Formats: sequence, C-alpha cells, structure tokens
Amino acid sequence: MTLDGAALERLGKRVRAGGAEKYHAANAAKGKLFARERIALLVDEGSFVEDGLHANALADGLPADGVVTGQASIDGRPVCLMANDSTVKAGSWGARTVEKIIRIIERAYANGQPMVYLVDSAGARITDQVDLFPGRRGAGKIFWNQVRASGSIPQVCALFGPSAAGGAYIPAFCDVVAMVDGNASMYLGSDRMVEMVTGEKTTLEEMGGARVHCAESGVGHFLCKTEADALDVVRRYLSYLPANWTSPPPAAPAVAAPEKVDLAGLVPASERQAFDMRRYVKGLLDADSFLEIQALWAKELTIGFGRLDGQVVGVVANNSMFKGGVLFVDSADKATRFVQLCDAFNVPLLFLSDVPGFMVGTAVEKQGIIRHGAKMITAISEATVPKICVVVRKAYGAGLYAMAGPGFEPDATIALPTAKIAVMGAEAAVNAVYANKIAAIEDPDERAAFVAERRADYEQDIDIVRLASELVVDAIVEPADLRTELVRRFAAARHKDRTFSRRRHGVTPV
Ligand SMILES: CCC(=O)SCCNC(=O)CCNC(=O)[C@H](O)C(C)(C)COP(=O)(O)OP(=O)(O)OC[C@H]1O[C@@H](n2cnc3c(N)ncnc32)[C@H](O)[C@@H]1OP(=O)(O)O
Repeated sequence: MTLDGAALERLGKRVRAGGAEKYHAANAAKGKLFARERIALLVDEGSFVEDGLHANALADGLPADGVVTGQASIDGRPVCLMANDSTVKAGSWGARTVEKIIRIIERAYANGQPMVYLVDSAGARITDQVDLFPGRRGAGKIFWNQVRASGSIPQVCALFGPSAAGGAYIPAFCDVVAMVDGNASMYLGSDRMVEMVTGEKTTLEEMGGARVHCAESGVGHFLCKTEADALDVVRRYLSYLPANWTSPPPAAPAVAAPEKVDLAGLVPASERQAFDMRRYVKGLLDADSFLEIQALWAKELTIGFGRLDGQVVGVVANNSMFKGGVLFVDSADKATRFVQLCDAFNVPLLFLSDVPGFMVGTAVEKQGIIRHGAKMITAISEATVPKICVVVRKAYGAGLYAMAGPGFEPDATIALPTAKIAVMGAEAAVNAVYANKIAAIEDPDERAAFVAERRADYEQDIDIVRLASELVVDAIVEPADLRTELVRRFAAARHKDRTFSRRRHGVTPV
C-alpha cells in the first residue's frame, strides 16, 4: 500500500480521533477526558513524540490498537508514557497494544527515564487472547518489565477509569497510583464475574473504587477529585525524584520554613494527649513542600516527600491523632514500601518518632503483626540513604527500632528535650514488673505511693540527659533549632558509603 501526503494525513487524523463517537460521548458524560487530551495536559507543550500510531491500522475500529505510547518532557525532564484509549474496545489490550506497552517500558528502562502510565482499560482483549496473553511477549511481559524497572526508574500511574483483571497489575507494580474519585477502579474480577463465581452482588465502585483503594486496601496512593488533579499529582510526584537510581533527587532553591510555627507548642506534654504530626512536619519542612502519600490509609503513620533547604527528604512520622500512633500491620507495610522507594531513588529519610510501639492482641497476631513489623524493620535496616531519627515525644519498644533508632545505623539519633526512649511507657513498665506487689498492698494510699515511687525511679532511668550521657542519643536539640540541625546533618551525610551486606539479596519476612 502506498500513501501520498494527503492520504497519510487523513489516516493519521482518523487514528488520532480514537474510537466511535458514542464512546467519546459516554466518557465525556462521566467527566472523562480523551487519552490524547490527558497527555496534552500532562506534558510540556509540543514535546510529545509518538510511537506506533499506525498499530493495527489495517484492522477496522482499532485505532492505534487502543493505546498511545511515546516520549515527552515534564517540566523539562524526559519521560516515557503510555495512555489507554478507552474509546477503543474499552481500552482492552490486543497483541499490538501489549507490544507497544512492552516497548515503551523497555525504552524507559534503557534510557533511565521515568515511566508514566495513564490507565483506563478493560485488561486483556478476551477475543484476541491467543495473540496477546500466553506468549513470550504476551501481557505477562509487561509485568516482568515493570518489575525489572522497579527501583531503577520511577514508575507512576494515574488511573482514570477501570483497570480490570490483569490490567489491575499495571498500577500495582507502579511506585504510586493516583485515582480519580468516582471513575477509577481496580479489581481482578468485574462485578458480573464476581456474581457469577461467588454469588456476591457488588459494584465496581463498592469493590474496587478509588475510595476503597485509597482508604482501605492501600493499593491507591492519592485520591483525586478530577483528572487534572491526578495529572498534577503525577507531575508533583516526579518533581521529587531523579530520572533513575543512579542520580540524586533534584534540588530546588531553598525556601524558609513557614513562619510562626511554634514546633514546641505543637507537642503536648501529656502522652495521653494526641497531636497532629502532619502540622509538625509542615512546620519543619520548606513552606508548601510536603506531598503526603497514602493520606487516607493507615493514618497512624504519616509518609511523604518534602524539602529541607531545597533538598528532598522522605518523611516517616507517627501520628498520635489516629490509633494513638501505634503501628499496625497496614502502617508497617506503608512504611516498608516508602522506605524502599526512598532508598531506591537516593532520597534521605527523616523519621519523626512519637510511637508507643506495635499493636498487641489476638486480632493483630492473627494478621501477622510480627512478620509485618519484621518487614518494616528489614526495610529500615537495608536503607542505606542518609537517615536521621528524631524522637519528637517518645519511642517505646520495637517502635524505636521501626523508626530507625540507634541500632539501625542512623546518621544521627536526635532527641527533643522532653523526649522519652524506653522499652515501654512508665505505667506499663511499673505494672509489668510490680503487678504482684501492687496487688498485695491493701491500703489504697500506700498502693498509690508505691506506684508513684516506682514510676519516679523508672522516669529517672530513662531520663533523656542520662541517655545522652550514655551516648544513646547523639544530640538533644531544642525544637526551634531542629530544622537547622537537620539541614546540617543531612548535608554532612550526603556522600556517605552505602554498602550494606555481602550477598545477592536478603530473604524478606513476608
Ligand atoms: C490478563 C488477564 C485479563 O486481563 S482478562 C481481562 C478481563 N477483563 C474483563 O473482564 C473486563 C470486561 N469489561 C468490562 O467489565 C467493561 O467493559 C468495563 C471495563 C467495565 C468498561 O465498561 P463500559 O465502559 O461500559 O464499556 P463496554 O462494556 O460497553 O465495552 C465497550 C466495548 O469494549 C468491548 N470490551 C470490553 N472489555 C473487553 C475485553 N476485555 N475484551 C474484549 N472486548 C472488550 C465490549 O465488548 C464493547 O465492544 P463493542 O463496542 O460492543 O463492540
């Protein structure tokens, strides 16, 4: 087939228009943009170069085989990207779709450039399964490539519609997933399939909607009101990360911490009183620099990227506003993955500790709190980026270990003047050691005096000056001086030796 310029232009125009008008109209009615509009909104104007525009051009009704792939720049930095076109067979994957996706991930990996996935797909095109599903370059190869690229290049997904069955694994293998509320969903079996297999009547939203995944399953990281918000999150996320694992994260001009944030005043003296650690984080970091990740899931732990004097840091902080800041299975998993992400992309870690320890009891033991906690402690141990542990109020029990305490090769352990570090809180400790003696004292006044005395002894044992004199903490720092102290210490640790262990990889507790 030969084409003159006009015919080539007509063909290109037809392909760029995507699927039938009725599918465009149905998407527009749901507030969904066309795949090419999403790309235009995301990348620098005029920077997009497309591959495989004519994929499946000889077939009827399969323009570009339902996926747009290519290279572009975001804020002047090169990226590779793919965008499902849900106006073509609901964005399902045919053989060329799969080949295009595989090729663009391979390109991103080879070039050391971030890979962006704009997902809106029915998963494998069931009618074409022999061509796309089982072979060496079938859909499985997409996931193999994503796993190989994980930790080598940033991979970020914005999810605008369904992400069905095998398709749900594209987001799952990304570092983070932004989901548009009301339209995005992820699930292994559709509502129809679930009813057929299990008899359960459900909806895509109820089973795998954006709120479910961002607040309950933890598979989603950012709940976004609109598609434009989701694309903003992608841009913002990439702004904290290097192009690949061999480079440092991009620095920004230094910006002062927000004025008038009285960090000391934010932390109540009484351990029984909760405070919102997110305010503390924002008061410590450069103004408006904190990007919280998984803000709705496992809220007892706050994680996210921010900047200190322009340099990127990853923050892991206990938040006593939720479940008292105790670590549960989900918060341990949340920390594990974030610490690995930061370590992979050379982002220094700041731990802000106010932790009573890991949760105890039948429910969490059955959920495997021990292995989840061990996973978190494994990630903290294996992280070789600069890491600083600040005990803001308390670090009790294995919570101290999970927050990169002194045994975990932090570049510094810093305590605020009122901080407490102990195997457990005073009340629990006195009860653990003296329960029999306390029970044997009949007179209530005598009993109260006994408990108060033991408590005072215990408090003296864990006095922070004593711990500093024993070199458990490296410095006791006034809250007003903390930011400057951290800036200096992170700068000093920037070029540290990052070797950890002589081996291929560890055996992670799962
Ligand atoms: C690796 C293993 C796998 O991935 S197995 C993949 C299994 N996938 C699924 O079970 C998803 C089936 N599809 C759906 O549930 C719906 O189409 C979803 C994704 C919710 C979208 O719904 P909606 O926007 O209403 O579109 P629709 O159902 O009207 O479909 C539009 C046209 O696309 C087609 N389509 C849809 N999904 C597939 C598919 N997986 N394979 C082949 N074709 C598919 C529909 O038949 C429909 O086609 P047509 O326009 O009627 O010709």
